[in-house]
Amino acid sequence: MRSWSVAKGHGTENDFVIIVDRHGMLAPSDGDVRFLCDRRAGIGGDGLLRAIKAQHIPEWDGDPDLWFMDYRNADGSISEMCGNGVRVFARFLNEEGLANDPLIPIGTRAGLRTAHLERDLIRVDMGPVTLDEQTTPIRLGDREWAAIGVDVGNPHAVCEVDDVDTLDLTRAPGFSSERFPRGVNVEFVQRISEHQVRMRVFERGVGETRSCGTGTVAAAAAARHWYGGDSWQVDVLGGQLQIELADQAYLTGPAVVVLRGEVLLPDPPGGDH
Ligand SMILES: N[C@@H](CCC[C@H](N)C(=O)O)C(=O)O
Repeated sequence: MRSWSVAKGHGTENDFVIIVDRHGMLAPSDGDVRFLCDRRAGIGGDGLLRAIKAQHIPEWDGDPDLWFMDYRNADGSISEMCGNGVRVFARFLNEEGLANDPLIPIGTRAGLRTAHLERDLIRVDMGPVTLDEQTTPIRLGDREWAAIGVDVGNPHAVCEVDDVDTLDLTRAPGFSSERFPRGVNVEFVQRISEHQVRMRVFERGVGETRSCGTGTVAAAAAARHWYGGDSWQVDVLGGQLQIELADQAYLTGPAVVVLRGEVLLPDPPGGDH
């Protein structure tokens, strides 16, 4: 058995297990991630946030002293970026005394992100957003939409729908693997007032989640394309997020840490322990 210090937090009920691995010694396997994120056998979460010093990430070419958010989906797969995760990560670093300034620069596989702590809310510079107007089919059962592809550092396909409540997201939406060879997060967006939409999401590597920060940015970019407007409130199952689209995207929302403790990880199969 291995004993690791862990925390758990969430941002609009998109929840994460958090570990600190300053020197990159823990190297969680896909099985470790699946165990930690398992809601029955483990702790439970939509993903794992590993806090590691950026100098231990070979592909990082920025400031080596930054904290790097090594993000893994609940199935163990890597993602470039997580918008709710990065706020929870910033909250955790601040509460642990690992970052003391209200402006926290964070390395991610999508590039540098800066979290601004504003009391209960955290605002994050989400970097550039690229929208591909060439539509792509998304299928769910016998329904099909012409979705817009949006890159927020990670890939998204955004569908415009009449009523998000009618969707059955217990199964994965079908998408073009040619267009999205690394998989895709799929957002379903319903406009409810001039600058407000509702959104449900099926996340790559997880399934339906109660919120997706990068997904809300993708939804806002699609809403600007369809209806005009740079500022959007996106209502998700787990709360509300505010998006501003300017030179880059800004995501504002809550983030809380709800648990700190120790977890006993099962030994990996077949090795010397
Ligand atoms: N929930 C996240 C996104 C997490 C990664 C995503 N599932 C992917 O594989 O790209 C968010 O808040 O952005």
